[in-house]
This record gives sequence, C-alpha cells and structure tokens, in this order.
Amino acid sequence: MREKSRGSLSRCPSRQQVPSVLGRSSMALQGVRVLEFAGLAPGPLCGMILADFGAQVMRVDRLGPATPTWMARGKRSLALDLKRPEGAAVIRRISRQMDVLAEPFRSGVMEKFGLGPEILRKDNPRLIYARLSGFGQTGRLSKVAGHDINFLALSGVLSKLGRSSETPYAPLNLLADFGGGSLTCALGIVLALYERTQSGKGQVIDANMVEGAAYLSSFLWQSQNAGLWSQPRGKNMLDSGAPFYETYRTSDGKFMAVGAIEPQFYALLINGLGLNCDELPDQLSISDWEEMKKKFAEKFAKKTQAEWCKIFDGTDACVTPVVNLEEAALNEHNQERGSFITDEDHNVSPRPAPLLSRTPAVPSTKRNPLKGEHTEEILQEFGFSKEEINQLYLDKIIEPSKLKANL
Ligand SMILES: C[C@H](CCC[C@H](C)C(=O)SCCNC(=O)CCNC(=O)[C@H](O)C(C)(C)COP(=O)(O)OP(=O)(O)OC[C@H]1O[C@@H](n2cnc3c(N)ncnc32)[C@H](O)[C@@H]1OP(=O)(O)O)[C@H]1CC[C@H]2[C@@H]3[C@H](O)C[C@@H]4C[C@H](O)CC[C@]4(C)[C@H]3C[C@H](O)[C@]12C
Repeated sequence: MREKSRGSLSRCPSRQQVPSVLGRSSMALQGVRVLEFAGLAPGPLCGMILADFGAQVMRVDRLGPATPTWMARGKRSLALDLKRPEGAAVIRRISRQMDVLAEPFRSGVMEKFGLGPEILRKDNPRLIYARLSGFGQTGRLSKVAGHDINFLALSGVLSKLGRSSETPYAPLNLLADFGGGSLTCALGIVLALYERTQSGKGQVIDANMVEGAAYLSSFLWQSQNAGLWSQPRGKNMLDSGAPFYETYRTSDGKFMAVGAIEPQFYALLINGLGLNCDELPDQLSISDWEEMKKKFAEKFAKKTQAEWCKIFDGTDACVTPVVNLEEAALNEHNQERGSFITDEDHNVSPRPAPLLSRTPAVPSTKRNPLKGEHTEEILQEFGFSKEEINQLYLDKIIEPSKLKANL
C-alpha cells in the first residue's frame, strides 16, 4: 500500500541508522544465516520475520521469468536450477555454512534433489532444517497439494467459522498460511537456535499448517465444555451470535466493532447507545440475542462512524471504528506508536512485532530483491571461484541477474 500525503507515517530507522539509533545493540538474530527456498506465502513470511529481526536470509529462486513476490524485504536472491545435479551441488556446498534452511515444498521434494535433511545434516550437524508444509512430512496426505483453506478445513477450525446463515468462511489465508504456518515455523527455528546454544546441534522442524492452525486454536478445543460453543455455528458469543460481539453499519456506510463482553463494559455500551439496561433482556439471554442485534443495528444506523467515535472513543465500552488499511496506518494511536512504517518506495506496511526494548527489529527499507540479483555475490561469499561461477553460467545452472540485464 502506498503512503498517502495526509499525515506523516513514522519512518523505520534503516539498517544503516541502527548503530546511531540503537547504540551498540544489534538485532536479536544478527549473524544467523538462513537459506530460504522460494515459496508462495507461508515460507516468505517466515523468512521475512527472520530477516526483520536481523538474520541474513538468502532466497533460492527458480530460473526463468520473474513472478510477483511479496514479503521479501531484507532478503537477497540466488537463482539456480535445482533440478540439475550441479545446481543441487551448489546448495549442498552452501548449506555446510548455513545456520538454517527453510523449504516450503511438499514432503519428499528436497529428497528428490538429494538435499534431504539426512544428507545436509550429515554435512553440517549444526544445520536447523525447517520444513514448512501443509499436511506435514508424514501421513497419507503429506504429498498432496493444498492451500490455506484446505489446511484450515482439516484442522477442524474452519467448521467453527462463519455466520449461521452462510457456509464456513476462511478469514483470507491468515489462519493456516500465516498464523499456523509462518509464525509456528519461525518459532520453531528460534527454539532450535536457542537449543543449539546448549547442545551445539541442529535438528529438523516439521512445521505444517494443519497442526499449526489447530494449535493456534487451542482455546477453542479446551473451552468446549465451558458452554461457549453449545449453540450451532454463528449462534455463539464469539462467532457472531451475540449482539455485544458484532459489527454494525453506521449511517455513512462504515462500520463499528463492538466487543463489550464483561457486564461493566456492556453497561457503557448500552449507555452510549442511549438505551436503558432496565428495559432490556439480560445480556446473556441467548434467546433474545437476535432481537437485541436488530435493536443495536437500528441505533448504529442513525449516526456516522465519526459521531459514534466521539461517543465511545477512550471509554471502556469496547467499541472501535472498523478502519481500512490506509486509515489504520494514519490512526492517531497507531501513529503515536509507530505501528506502521514506509519503505523508500513509500510503500506502507506493519512494523515487525513484537517490539523488543533493547534489540528491536529494524526491517530493511529497500526494495525487494530481483530474482537472481545476488547470485554471484552469494556464490563468491561462500567460496565459489570466478572460474566455477563462469562454468555455472555456461552450464545454465545460473543466469545473469535481471538487474544487469536492465542496465
Ligand atoms: C501468493 C498468493 C497467495 C497464495 C496463498 C495460498 C492461499 C496458500 O495457501 S499458499 C500455501 C500453499 N501450500 C503450501 O505451501 C503447502 C506445501 N507446499 C505444497 O503443497 C506445494 O508446494 C504447492 C501445492 C504449494 C505447489 O505444488 P507444486 O507441485 O507446484 O510444488 P511442489 O510439489 O512443492 O514441488 C516444488 C516444485 O518446484 C520445483 N522447484 C522449486 N525450486 C526450484 C528451483 N530453484 N529450480 C528448479 N525447480 C525448482 C521442484 O523441482 C518441484 O518441481 P516438481 O514438482 O516438478 O518436482 C497467490 C494467490 C493467487 C496467486 C496469483 C494467481 O495465481 C495469478 C498469477 C498466476 C501466475 O502463474 C503467477 C502470478 C500470479 C499473479 C499468482 C501470484 C501468487 O502466487 C498469488 C497472488
């Protein structure tokens, strides 16, 4: 998303500024070397998280025409043909000096290249070999293709999502791809890095989106007997059944989000709506929720979003405006915190989270790497001679960087 002229977003200190801004501190993952194999979405976010917190992430791209990539800030790109033994041999040699390898393929693909964990971890016992898949490295589905919605479906979580009048609804590709996939894989890598400081050994991480999404939803599983989910989907308190945990349209076609769960906050909501608790059914009277929703909807439809904000802002009524991405970046609270940053192309994106007090992430503000932009640089860094690199060109294992081609 590009920065609008209105409001000034905080500029994230660039890496060059870090010493002056943060004194002598370095980022938490400074010096960790990661080889990320290019994937669709879960792998790239996992790699971006590591890069944001200081890791040196090198992405292994396929040869051929560039395809759109996202979440590549702070990474470098090495493009080579893994299907050729000479290409796989390059990766095997580089992996000897790697801390982490992260691959986003179906189970068995890396083994086809002769780059499975048994081989690479024998070469480099300190290597942390992270495998981010959909269904995991074993099991009847381990070699089956799939996307977020499939993994969310098989985790059981999708069956609980969506309004009662509709089919189950996957919230974009956030829960399985990114929450259950990228984040749990990044957590696994950090856990393995920490453990390696004690044992001196790496290990294999089987991160997968079915189990990651299920794990993320542990509350759902562990609260089944708490009466929170006794109604059909879309009729419970937190799944759009309750009037006090819902979104409502305002007179100007925007929306307000209401999350007034506790009685003391619910009382403030009722007051802000100009209603009287004494004239209403009990807050937790499920049979009255449908009617209450209609009453709340009528009320919210009478004022604009800005007018409701004047009534509820700063109160404990748990009522907030539903803002779009641009508004979120310009929101005063978010601006006070510097929650969103802009890169040198004026693209706006969320600041890395969480915020570490002494060694915060300092994401790169530079553009994403072009496919193969750093192939030669990386090969030289890992000891390949000019002659070896030239031979790789001749054998079409690597190809000239698009940047050079554009010059
Ligand atoms: C990015 C947008 C959002 C996508 C999110 C989506 C909702 C997801 O859920 S992503 C999660 C996908 N699943 C997993 O990651 C689980 C594990 N992985 C897999 O299951 C599989 O990898 C797979 C199903 C994702 C893909 O299967 P595939 O058979 O292709 O690959 P694998 O079996 O894993 O084997 C890898 C093969 O690749 C070869 N390889 C790898 N590296 C190299 C190399 N360096 N050299 C040579 N070969 C290499 C390897 O050999 C294997 O080959 P073989 O199989 O032959 O052995 C996207 C949402 C919409 C997209 C856009 C849209 O589709 C339109 C355009 C389409 C165009 O084609 C591209 C641009 C688009 C704009 C496109 C862009 C984005 O993708 C989207 C925006």
